[in-house]
Order: sequence, then C-alpha cells, then structure tokens
Amino acid sequence: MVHQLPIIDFSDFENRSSIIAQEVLYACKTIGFFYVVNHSIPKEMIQDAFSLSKKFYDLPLEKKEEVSIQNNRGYTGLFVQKLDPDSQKQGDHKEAFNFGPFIDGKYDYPLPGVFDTSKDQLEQFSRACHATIVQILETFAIALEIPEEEGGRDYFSRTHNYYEQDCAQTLRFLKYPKGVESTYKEPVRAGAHTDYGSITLLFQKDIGGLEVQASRTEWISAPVIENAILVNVGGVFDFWSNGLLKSTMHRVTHMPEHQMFDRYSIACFGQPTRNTPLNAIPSKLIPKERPFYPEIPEHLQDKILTSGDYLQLRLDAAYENSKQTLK
Ligand SMILES: O=C(O)CCC(=O)C(=O)O
Ligand SMILES: [Fe+2]
Repeated sequence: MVHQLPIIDFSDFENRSSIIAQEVLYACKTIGFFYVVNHSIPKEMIQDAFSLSKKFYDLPLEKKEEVSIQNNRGYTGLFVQKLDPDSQKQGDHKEAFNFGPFIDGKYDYPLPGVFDTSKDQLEQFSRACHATIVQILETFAIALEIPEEEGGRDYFSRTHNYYEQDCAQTLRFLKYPKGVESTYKEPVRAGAHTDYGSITLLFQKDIGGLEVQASRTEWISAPVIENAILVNVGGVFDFWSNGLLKSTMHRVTHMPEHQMFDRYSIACFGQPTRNTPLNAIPSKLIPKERPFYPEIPEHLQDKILTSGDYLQLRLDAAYENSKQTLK
C-alpha cells in the first residue's frame, strides 16, 4: 500500500523526460496521484487566480446565482453537487464555478463581471494549466512507448487541442465555507469520487482536507505542499487504458481548521475533445481485456465510447436534479 503520495520533479523536462515519464507511470499504475514540483506555472499566476476566486465568492448569493451552471459551465451553490450519491444525504458543502476554455479573450458561456474584466488573466492561467496537462500526457505516451507512426509522444496530447471548437477542458474554482460543523452533518464535505476527465491538476491553498483512498479501508491525506500541483488520473484514462492507469477515489473531509477558515482550491480537468474515440491504445503495456466499470451501463461495457459519451454518463450521475447537457 502507498503511504505517501509521490513527489515528481519536472525541472529540465526536455532532457529528463524519459526518467520523469517512468516516475509518472509508476505513480499512475499504483496510487493514481502525484505532486509535481518545479512545474512551469508561475507562483504569482496561481496566487492571482486564488485572489480572483475570492473576489467572486465574496459577491452576494443573488449575483452568483445569475450565472448558475448550464452545460457544465457556471456556478453551483452549496449542496447542489453530490459527488457520492450512494452515501450522501445532503450534497457537497462547497461552492464551485466552472470555466470552459477562453480563445483569444472569447468564451461562450455566462461569466460574471469580476471574471469578464479579468478574462485575459484567466485565459493565461487556463492555458498554463493546459500546457502542464500536455506535458503529463507526453509522459504517458513516452512511458507507454507509443510508436512514432501512431503519433509517438503526441498520441494523447493531440486529442487535447485547446483551439478545437469542442475543447472540453474545465477550470474550476472551489470554495468550502468555514464553520461547517454546526450546519452540516455529513461526514465529508465533498463526497468520495473519481474524476471524470483525463488528468486533473489541483491547486490547494493553505488549508488541507483532501484524502485519497489507498486501500479498501484506508485513506491517506494529500496535504498542501507549497508550490506543488497535485495531479491525478481521471476516469477517462482509467477506462481508455483498460485499468492500467488508476483513477483513484478521493474526498474532502472535515479538519479542525475548517471551523475558522474558508478553504479555497482550484481544479483543472483535462478532457480529450468530445469526439475522441477511447479505442485501444497502441502499447504493449496496456492490458488486452477491459475490467468491468460500474459507472458504465452493462450494454456499453465493451463498446468504444467517445470521450464525450463518457463525460456525459458521469455528469448524469453527479447532478441528479439538474441535468448538465453537453453542447
Ligand atoms: O477541493 C479539492 O481539494 C478537491 C476537489 C475535487 O476533487 C474535485 O472537484 O473533483
Ligand atoms: Fe476530484
């Protein structure tokens, strides 16, 4: 069993890519989570994103509700999302705002004024996240030894083109408001779940609370590590790789400091463009047989799903009362 999440150094990426790729593959075959240090997203850019997030959450509720979630973009209030519908009575005790991509300052979903006036900053951050996701996708292709004629190290990253019309990357600002114990009775603040996309980047600020499932019965903490990005494999990759890359359950639990302090985090969910078929990956390391995936209906288990099909199945399960149709 893994007792601590691995920390992988991405410095000098071009020269060290094959060593980094082996470390990433090992982490993803075992616990499915790792921290990246010496990544290429400037510290100030991350701090500025957190400041912007706070500015939005400080708005009155009515203002936030004017941009309520539609097509998986926009604001979700407290208790709306239920990440673990089988065991949660109430929804998650958190607020979230989902952004899609920004293309040269343009976006096609409702944005409140605080974000619209900072759209250049948001675009830079969203693209910096995308660049880091691309690096990680390259490490997958290198470690899986995808043949050159199949696309080599670009095999996965070419399906995540930021410029494509249907680029589905989701950037998400999260807030877990302080003082929860008195009003909220669930044992967790965000239910146990696996992510839906390909790769998730998570930025935590000051306050921990995230836990990762290390075995059937044990959870280990994923503490805040200064200047590190926490990375995990999402459901798309677990399914696409026939279970080689693990999309591991995680949750946000109560911690004593949550009484006194709001917890902010930022997630960026990489997602292959929606029409990407999740068909056999050309690598001898990929298992031939696909394991059973409980989140996929019986009749679709052996079918080649597209990335969009997969995402829609997961969204249907998570937002039981407000259907999030993808465009
Ligand atoms: O807020 C966190 O630390 C985790 C959020 C998360 O797991 C998610 O939104 O999928
Ligand atoms: Fe998650």
